[in-house]
Amino acid sequence: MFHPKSVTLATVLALFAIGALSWEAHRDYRHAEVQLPAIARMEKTRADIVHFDEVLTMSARMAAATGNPAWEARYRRFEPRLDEAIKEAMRLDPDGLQGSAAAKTHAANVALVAMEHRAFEMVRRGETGEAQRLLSAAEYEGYKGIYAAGMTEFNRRLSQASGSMRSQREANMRRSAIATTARAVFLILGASYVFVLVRRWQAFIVERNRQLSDKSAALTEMNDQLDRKVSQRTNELTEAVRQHKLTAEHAEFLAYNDSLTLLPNRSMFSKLLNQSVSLAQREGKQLAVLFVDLDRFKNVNDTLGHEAGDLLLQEMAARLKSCLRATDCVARLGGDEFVLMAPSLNGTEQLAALAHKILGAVARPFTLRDHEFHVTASVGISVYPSDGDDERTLMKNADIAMYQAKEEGKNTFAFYCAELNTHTLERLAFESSLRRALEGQQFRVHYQPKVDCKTGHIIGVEALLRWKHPDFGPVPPSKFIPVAEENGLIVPIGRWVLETACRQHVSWREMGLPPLRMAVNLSARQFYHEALLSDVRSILAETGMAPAFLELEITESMLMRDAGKASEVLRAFKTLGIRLSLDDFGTGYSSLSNLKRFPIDTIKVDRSFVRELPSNAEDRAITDAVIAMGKTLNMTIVAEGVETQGQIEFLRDHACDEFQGYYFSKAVPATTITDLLAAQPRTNPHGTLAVWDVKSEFADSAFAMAS
Ligand SMILES: Nc1nc2c(ncn2[C@@H]2O[C@H](COP(=O)(O)O[C@H]3[C@@H](O)[C@H](n4cnc5c(=O)[nH]c(N)nc54)O[C@@H]3COP(=O)(O)O)[C@@H](O)[C@H]2O)c(=O)[nH]1
Repeated sequence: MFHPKSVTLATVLALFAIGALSWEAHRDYRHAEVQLPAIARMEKTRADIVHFDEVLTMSARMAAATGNPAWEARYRRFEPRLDEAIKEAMRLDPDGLQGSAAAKTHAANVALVAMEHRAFEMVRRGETGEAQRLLSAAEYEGYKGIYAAGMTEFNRRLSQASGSMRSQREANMRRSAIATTARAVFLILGASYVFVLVRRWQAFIVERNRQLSDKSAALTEMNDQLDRKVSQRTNELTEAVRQHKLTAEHAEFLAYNDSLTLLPNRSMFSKLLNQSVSLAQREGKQLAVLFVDLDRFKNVNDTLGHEAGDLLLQEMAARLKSCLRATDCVARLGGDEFVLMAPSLNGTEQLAALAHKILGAVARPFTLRDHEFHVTASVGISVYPSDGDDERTLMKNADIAMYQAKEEGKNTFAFYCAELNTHTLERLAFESSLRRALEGQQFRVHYQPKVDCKTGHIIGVEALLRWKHPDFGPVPPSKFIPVAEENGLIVPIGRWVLETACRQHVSWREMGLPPLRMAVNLSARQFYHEALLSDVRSILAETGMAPAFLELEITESMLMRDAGKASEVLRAFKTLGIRLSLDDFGTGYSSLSNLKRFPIDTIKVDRSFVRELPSNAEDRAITDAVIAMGKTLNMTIVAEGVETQGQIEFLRDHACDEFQGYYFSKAVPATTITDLLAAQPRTNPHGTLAVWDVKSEFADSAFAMAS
């Protein structure tokens, strides 16, 4: 309601007023205190005068009456006291003794004293009667009366003075009481105010301290945080510097060493070989280079995984090192290729002995995950100066010799000889152009239609890879697929085919064309590759291809290589909703029991059985049996390599489901399939062979295009 400052001001003013009042009243009280003895003295003086006067009068009269000198002595004792009392009274009221009344009183008193003195002399002379008469004479009484009247007046004045002084004192005392109360109020109020002030000051100090302590805590926390950040950052920087150093050291190490085996790498080996060639040149000595390639290492990698492959390589590196002398050197060039340099060996025999030692070391059993493996190597040897006088030539010729060793059946070694060169170089050139084909976009996928036996409609296609070499033109798959399979390139190539086929299928669907089954071939290497499933999954996800339209074609021989693993992979595909087709059926270990073991949807009768239909009785029987077997297991039967009307009729009569072959079309580019699908009647109510009806028109053109 009131502003705190107003309250404070009012309180201070009130305290000031009360203090002033209290101070004033206190002065009155002090004054009254001073008055009190004066009043007391006045009253005592009054009493003394009366009393001493009576004592003197009585002593004089008694002396006169008795003649006893004791009374005179008593008189003499009290006489000065009366004088003293009268002087005191005059001091207390000097005015009262001025004037004629005072003079008369004084004179009367002097006369009385004189008469009394005379009376004493008389007594001493024994004239007591004379003395009595003197003291009862009229003169004596007259003076007594004057003196008494004067004294009465004097008493009245003193009494008046003391009375007024007393009432003044009482007033002072009352004011003093007020002062005491005021002082009490002042003290209480003042104390309360001071208490309130002190409490407020305390609260202020506490609040200030709290804020300061909060600020201090916040500052401490900030300081701590800063300390922590600084220390963390310092650690990070120290770690970064350490890591940087390590990385730099590691990078330097990796620049010249192989990270897996820690052996020198290709560039380090080149340097060392260069130096050794120069030395051999100066000293007129020989120098051998041994190229070592593990046989079928890629199979280990693909079937057991890269981890196992890495362990194998590390073990092989250690074994190769153990074959060397102190002056020799071994390096890993990459993959499963190692190279050794032996400057200290002379002659073919010593080199052959080293090659044998290497082959023996590599061939020792290798145990991995409780399984024993046997790996072999092929070794190619070139010798300075006969097979080359520089590092590059020696390396190239050792490589060629190594290919020769492989050609000779692997697990062996071969010395370089110039005649080898042409053949091996061709093979190397072919391999390297195959490696470049994928990057160089030299591959295409063509599609061969599969036709429904009853309607003649195209109900599916098989994706077939085509390679057009920039210099040599089209290369048949039968030539490059086995090489790609051998060197492992089939894995990335096969992935590309699958992705291309899936994209094409989605594109046809987006054009509104009828859905086809898209068959894609898998090679053995691909099938057992650890990344196959994840590759298929991601390709389906990336392209948006519906798995139900994808059919993966595999061969019986592939399945029989590792039936357990194969069954696992096939079931995983089935879980994804992908169809599975068994290619080249009848050429391998075809049996009903095998067929039942695997979740196969389609079997393809190999074209070798179709070729001589219907004339060849054996092919007729086989084809009949294969179709019957497939039907028993509710599988779709596709006949491959259908080229003649006779084959069609035989197959249709034996309840084959689909045809694939040149009779209808070779594998053609996607655009041709687009045209064929667009021209194809959507329905065929009569169940006639619609495609044959138009066969001559489109099949010829398709054939022409494919050719
Ligand atoms: N792993 C992969 N293998 C593939 C891929 N692309 C092809 N191949 C395999 O290469 C082999 C040769 O194939 P290709 O030269 O394409 O021959 C196919 C057809 O053109 C041929 N064919 C079809 N109809 C007839 C016919 O009426 N007569 C006749 N003489 N030949 C015909 O058959 C091959 C298809 O055979 P198949 O795969 O067994 O169905 C071949 O083994 C291909 O599999 C690929 O991308 N990956």
